[in-house]
Amino acid sequence: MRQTIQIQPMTATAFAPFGDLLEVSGTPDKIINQGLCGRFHDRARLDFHEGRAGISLFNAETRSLPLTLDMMERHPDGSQAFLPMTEHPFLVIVAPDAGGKPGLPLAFRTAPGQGVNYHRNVWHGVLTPLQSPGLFAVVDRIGEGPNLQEYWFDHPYVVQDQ
Ligand SMILES: NC(=O)N[C@@H](O)C(=O)O
Ligand code: NI
Repeated sequence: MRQTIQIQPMTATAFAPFGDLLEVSGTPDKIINQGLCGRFHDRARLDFHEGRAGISLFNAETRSLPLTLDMMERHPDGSQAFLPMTEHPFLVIVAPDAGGKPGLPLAFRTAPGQGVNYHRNVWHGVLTPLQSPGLFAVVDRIGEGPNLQEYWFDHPYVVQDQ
């Protein structure tokens, strides 16, 4: 019997141990452009150890639910931000570290317009769009080395709505 992970709504508080929730909410930090734009300033902790920041574009296939979660990964040398280029919500799966492998995963569904920045070395599922097109701008480390650790579960989880 596979263990199920229930998808919960994304909140900044719940995601805080794993990364930054990027959203325009509340009062902007700055009003710019002659009062025509609110700037939500410097909202992510970026880290590109012995590398540099890069912006890449991902065109990812959508996934359907329930999802079999058989692998999680992390990037020991850098943070990784996923900024949707559509209004579509997407699935964010993270886990605490448990002795060098993922602990119990958590699954979140973003709200339209939200993005995430995984902090350096945080276990996460790979990009998982739920609606097409799965278009994302990704800000992560460009540098030497694989910057990737994968963990394949002996007993995959099933990620599903509540
Ligand atoms: N491999 C790659 O660039 N993407 C993954 O790191 C991911 O988190 O989707
Ligand atoms: Ni990744």
